[in-house]
This record gives sequence, structure tokens and C-alpha cells, in this order.
Amino acid sequence: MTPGGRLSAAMEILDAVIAGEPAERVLTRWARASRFAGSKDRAAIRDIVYDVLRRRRSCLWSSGAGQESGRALVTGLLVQTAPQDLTLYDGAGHAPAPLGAEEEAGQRATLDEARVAVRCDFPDFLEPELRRSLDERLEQVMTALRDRAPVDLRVNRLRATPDQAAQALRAEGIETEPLADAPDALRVVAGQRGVAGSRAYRDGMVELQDAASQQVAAAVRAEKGMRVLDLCAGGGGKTLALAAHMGGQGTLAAYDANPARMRDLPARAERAGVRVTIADDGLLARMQGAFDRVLVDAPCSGTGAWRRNPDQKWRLTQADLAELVALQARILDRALTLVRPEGRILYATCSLLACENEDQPRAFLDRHDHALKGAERRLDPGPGGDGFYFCELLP
Ligand SMILES: C[S@@+](CC[C@H](N)C(=O)[O-])C[C@H]1O[C@@H](n2cnc3c(N)ncnc32)[C@H](O)[C@@H]1O
Repeated sequence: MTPGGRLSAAMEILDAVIAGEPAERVLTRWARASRFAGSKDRAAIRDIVYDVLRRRRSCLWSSGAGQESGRALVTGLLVQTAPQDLTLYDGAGHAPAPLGAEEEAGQRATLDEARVAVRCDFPDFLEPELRRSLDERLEQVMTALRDRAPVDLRVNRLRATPDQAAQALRAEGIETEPLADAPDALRVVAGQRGVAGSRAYRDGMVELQDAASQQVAAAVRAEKGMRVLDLCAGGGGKTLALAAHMGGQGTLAAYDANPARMRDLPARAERAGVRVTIADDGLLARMQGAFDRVLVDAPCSGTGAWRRNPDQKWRLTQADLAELVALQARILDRALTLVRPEGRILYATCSLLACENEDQPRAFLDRHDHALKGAERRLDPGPGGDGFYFCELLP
């Protein structure tokens, strides 16, 4: 495909997203229906779509258009990031039609005049809560979420040291660098697209995991021989990190209210060389008060990881947020029934919002006056990884 053809494809996909379809679904459908597109075309189109979604509001502003359309959003992205590429709108082949005089006149070269929610790309209803949560860091943090996330790996210490893993990856054309705050992390600096097909990945030497997620798993302080529960395991990224911290020894259980989300976990655990018990409600009922550590990686707004899931940013509503906050409190209360009296709960979210973060442990301690708060940390999204919050709770 030509560069102009890729722009047109991204516009078509974005039109469907604007009409309400999830981006991932539209991208898959488009790829199936467009056999002429090679893997490089598909990757490039996906990048354009996701770059736009991270900056959906400001792209519309930069385009100067009155109404959202795929064309307006892609134009806005180019105005912001690659104005020279607007010459690709020449109508040749599958390229977008040339810009009209009105379209050209409407373009805005800077975001200086835009309101903060437009300039920093977030929904209006979140502004008061973001201000309360981030205070003077609001613009810096929200700006960081307008760019792509880095690709980080977690080295599985049961299979290799970080040096050995870096060497194995280099032999396959994947260059990495160590990261200061996460000792098992490698940041991929070249060859990102080769990771999932690499031998190091297939042999369980490395897993794809954001560096801040790795810090959360380390904060659980799971040790060899312990009984550990990952109560919101999802795909099991943190479960596998916990297994590595436990040196593969002890009991590690993974639970999720939606068990289908854990579907791939047994195969991932096998690849990593660890054993994970997939828990159901019956097993949890038999293990009340039995766990040394319970990780509650709670369902949340995902605001701290919006770089990776920019579609979520425009779907979240005030009502969703209220439901999530209530659900988080219920899950924390359940965690309390599962942890040993001398054990520890680690409450974590990939949220930036105080209502899902600091407010939750505070409300938990009000409900359970015997419980105590331990270490608490907020990780802002940026070069170090996604945005996370975590807090230890002692029963
Ligand atoms: C933030 S995600 C977990 C991500 C996962 N820990 C990881 O590292 O990949 C939150 C998970 O909580 C699950 N969940 C939602 N309600 C729950 C509940 N009441 N009890 C347990 N898990 C729940 C969701 O299905 C979702 O998989």
C-alpha cells in the first residue's frame, strides 16, 4: 500500500470507531477484508489509528473541523506530528482527496489556545477528579498519555538472568536496555515487533510486561513457600511475576470473576515453568483466612494505562466510574476474608484517580477498624512505565 492509501484506510477505520465500534474489532475486521494489505501495512495503519485515539480531542481541534470524522482526525494528527505528510492528500490511487480551501484554512498549528481537557486529551467529566488527584502534575501526566507506551519485558528469573535474556534477544535482532526501577525489566529499544515470535519469548525466558506492573508485583513481597492469591488475575501477567518471586515454590492461586480472562494462563504458566492453581469460588470458600498474600489488582478506569488502551479513554463514563469504585470496595472486603491474620493484602490499580486509589484504603480502614495501612505508592505514567497506585493493607 502507498502511504496515502494507509492514511485512507486509517480514516475508514476511525469512521467506524466514531460510530461506536471498539477499535480492536474494527481493525481485525478491516485486516480480514483487506487481504492486499501486508503485515507492515497493517502495523502502520494500526499505529495511525492508535496515535489518533490517544489524541482524539486535540486532533479534532488541530484539524479545525466542526465535526468528528476519520478524515478530520487523521488530518489533525498530521497537523500536530507530520504536517509535511498532508501533501499525501493528492487523490492519486487510494490516497485521500486533496484538502479543500476551508479544510486548509481551519487547521490550527498549535494547541496553546485549547482548553486543558482538549490540549491534554481527556473527557471533561474527569477534570475535577484529575485535578484533585494530580494537582500541579495534571498537565505533565496527561500529556505523557498522548504518546505511545514503551515495550517492556519481564525476565523470568527461573529461566535466565537479565543479561542472558538480553543476549538471547540480541541474537534475534531485538535490542534491549535495563531499567533502573525494575530489576527484572528490559526495555525493548529495537525490534519490538519480533518479540512475540522470538525464541526467548516462546521458551518462557521473557514475558511482555510493563515495568510499573512489575513494580506492583514486587510490592506484594511474595516469598518462597508462601500461599499467595491473585484475586483479580485477568490474563495472569502479575500472577506469573509472583510465581517468579516465589522461586516456583509454595502455593499460587489465580482467581478472576470472569474465568474466561484466565484462559491462556495455564499455557503461559507452563511456558514459564511454574505451577498456578486456577481457583474458583468453591476453592476460595475452602481457603478462607489461608493466604499469606492477597493481590487485589482491581478492575479500574485504566486511566494510568490509557497510552496502551486509548479507546477506553473515550468510553469511560461517570456511571462506570461509580460502579468501579463500589466494586473495588467489595473486592477488598472479600480479600480480607481470604488473608491470614498475619498476612498482607496489596491493593493496586492502574488508575490516576484518587477515588480509586487513596480513597479506597481509607474507606477500607473505616469499615474495618482493626486493619492497618502499610506502604503506599503512586507511580505516574511516563518513561518509567504506566501509571499505577498500590497500598499494603494488614488485617
Ligand atoms: C486490572 S484487571 C487484572 C489484570 C491482571 N492482574 C494482569 O496483571 O494482567 C482486573 C481484573 O479483575 C477482574 N474482576 C472484575 N470483578 C471482579 C471481582 N468481583 N472479583 C475478582 N475479579 C474481578 C476482571 O475480570 C479483570 O480481569
